[in-house]
Amino acid sequence: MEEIQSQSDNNRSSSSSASSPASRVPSSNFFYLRKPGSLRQPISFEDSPDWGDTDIDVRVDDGGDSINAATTPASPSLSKLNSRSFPSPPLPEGAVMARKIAGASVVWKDLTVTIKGKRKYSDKVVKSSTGYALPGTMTVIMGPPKSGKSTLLKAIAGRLHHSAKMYGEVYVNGAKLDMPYGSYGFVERETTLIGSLTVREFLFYSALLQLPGFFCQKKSVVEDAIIAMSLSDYANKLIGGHCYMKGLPSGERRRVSIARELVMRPHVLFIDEPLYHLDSVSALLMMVTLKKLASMGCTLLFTICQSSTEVFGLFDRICLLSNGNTLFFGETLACLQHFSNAGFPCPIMQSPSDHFLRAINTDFDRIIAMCKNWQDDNGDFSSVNMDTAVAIRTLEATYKSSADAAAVETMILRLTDKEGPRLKTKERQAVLQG
Ligand SMILES: Nc1ncnc2c1ncn2[C@@H]1O[C@H](COP(=O)(O)OP(=O)(O)OP(=O)(O)O)[C@@H](O)[C@H]1O
Repeated sequence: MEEIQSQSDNNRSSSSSASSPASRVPSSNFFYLRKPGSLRQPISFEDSPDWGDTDIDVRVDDGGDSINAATTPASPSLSKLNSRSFPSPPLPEGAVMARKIAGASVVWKDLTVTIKGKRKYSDKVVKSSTGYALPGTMTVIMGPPKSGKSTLLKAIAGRLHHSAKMYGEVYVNGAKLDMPYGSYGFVERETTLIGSLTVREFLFYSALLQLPGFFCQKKSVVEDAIIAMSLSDYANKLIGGHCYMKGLPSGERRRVSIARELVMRPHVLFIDEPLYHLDSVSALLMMVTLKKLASMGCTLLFTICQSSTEVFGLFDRICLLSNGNTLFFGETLACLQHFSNAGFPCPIMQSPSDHFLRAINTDFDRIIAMCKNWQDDNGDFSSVNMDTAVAIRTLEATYKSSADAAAVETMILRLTDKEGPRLKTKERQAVLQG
């Protein structure tokens, strides 16, 4: 543990500048005025800074599309062992080899979920949802409370409660298989951390419990996770948080729970409400950190109830749910256009996320009814002059017949057309190593 400590000190001095507020904000213009499609370029995984020791084969199709990526074992010894057992096929001409974190493409098609109540299965909690998440991007499932966001996320990750029934298909790298152990991470909305350990100790013990492999590898995955989650300044601080000890601030606690999943070096990371209970500054820092993680190649899929304009500008794609129905799936900027096309343009000076939720959250009808008498004198709450139920129906119908929906279908056909490299379980590596 002393070794870990000294390494952490070195690390702290070398990375403290990296986590200073000025350097936390990317220099590029990332707000939502970004050009549509600007993040659609194929992902090359070539310029990832922090995951240099993650061994990845990234294979580029003849068409130049590098959506599917596969892992190779994480140590030279394993590499040799595996190359003996499973000789890798020769790479096609023009293929790119890089040693970076590899995301995986995730597709969900016609996903419907019902949940069993006391006697029978309930109405559908998620209704025929279709969408996808690509490596190197952040895809957000957004909607009002109880719209089915968490249920959809769990269904895609294969983590539904046994009382739930799922219909439809989920593909990972084009294959209809469950994601193997260690290939993905799932961060619950509320996680339990061990308050009597420091952040570094907690992550180290998590790595010991979860990962096969040698000690030195585990140290490096812990340090990588600390850097990836911008936790260098907190690495040697106690997590705390019980009645006798003041704990880390909630933003840092949330980042520790994400870092715990990162020690597995997942290809896909699912997070239920990463901004849960965070103030606006912590929320922005969290999202910038996640954006950096995505830019290394990881596929990020998470739920969010609401976001500020700056945070909204960081998302790549949005799946908008209302009462289990998908009202839109596509790029964030296209979502604004979709609302405009359906007759609900976003007013100037209003956050897009507020506008979307205002239009589709039926609870607003009650507020407007409550305030009917004095609303005229106190301004208008409503940017959507229509009954919310009608707005939802209009948005749904507009989406179903839109070019966006057709583009999603086409993309899904492409992503499921042929199988990409299979993700490997971390357990199997342990067996091979032993
Ligand atoms: N295990 C369960 N048992 C019974 N009902 C459930 C279960 N899980 C979800 N539901 C119901 O499914 C609906 C959608 O819940 P879900 O948690 O997916 O929504 P959400 O959009 O994530 O909401 P919130 O943001 O408020 O958590 C809710 O009406 C909820 O009561």
